[in-house]
Amino acid sequence: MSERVERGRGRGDVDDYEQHGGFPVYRATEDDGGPDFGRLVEALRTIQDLGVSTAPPPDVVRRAAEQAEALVALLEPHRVPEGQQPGGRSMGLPGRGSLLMMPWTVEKFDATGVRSTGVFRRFHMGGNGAAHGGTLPLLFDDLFGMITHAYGRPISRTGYLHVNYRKITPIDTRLTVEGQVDRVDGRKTFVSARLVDAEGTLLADCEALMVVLLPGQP
Ligand SMILES: CCCCCCCCCCCC(=O)SCCNC(=O)CCNC(=O)[C@H](O)C(C)(C)COP(=O)(O)OP(=O)(O)OC[C@H]1O[C@@H](n2cnc3c(N)ncnc32)[C@H](O)[C@@H]1OP(=O)(O)O
Repeated sequence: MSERVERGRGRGDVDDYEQHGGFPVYRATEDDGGPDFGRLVEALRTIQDLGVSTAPPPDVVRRAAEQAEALVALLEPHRVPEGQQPGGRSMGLPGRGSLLMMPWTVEKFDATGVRSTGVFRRFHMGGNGAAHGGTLPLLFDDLFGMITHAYGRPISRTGYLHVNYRKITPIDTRLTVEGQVDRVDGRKTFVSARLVDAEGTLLADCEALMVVLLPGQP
């Protein structure tokens, strides 16, 4: 998958596909962070897990802080403007190599819908082994961005997003989320999705309105 997805282009009433409001033009890439970028992102995610699941003695905390500060100093001189960093644009990596997005793997991406699988990790936990309730809207919102993109709609922003929490969503358990465009009405794209476990049990479902941006709209 690279650059804009061709499938479904021009669907709905909005014909000017190249008009993406005031959004910068992003170019997705497979691996422009180089061969070790995926390793770095995975190690950083594991550090996030360990940061919320360990209770080290003070001398280990001090050494960990020193090593974390050394890593910050290593990376700090390499900041770039939005759209130039491999994080979030590396389509070949879980969560596109973003530390914010769920580190899930896209299995299906076309005009009929998008499906993704993965686990909520320890750092996504809310309490008692369940994913934090705020992480589900993030999962769905990012999926809806991909769904509207795969459908061929210009970049849109979420007008509303409604989550129904049907059952506890466990961490460290492989889950699947899948959704599609249900209806298009001018600038409005109505989308919905479902989160299920390996047995197909419905954990949560979601519906949302994505609104195509007007020229120059942020
Ligand atoms: C390769 C990887 C790709 C990956 C691609 C990833 C892409 C990034 C996707 C990120 C998605 C996000 O998280 S975006 C971040 C979260 N969302 C936001 O921050 C949006 C903040 N809100 C806004 O900017 C604005 O409210 C907009 C753009 C949503 C709409 O404002 P507007 O442009 O003035 O338009 P407006 O006239 O109000 O609305 C247009 C139509 O939508 C309806 N409408 C608007 N909001 C609502 C609402 N909450 N509930 C019902 N209906 C609504 C209006 O009634 C109207 O219908 P009618 O009268 O025409 O019938």
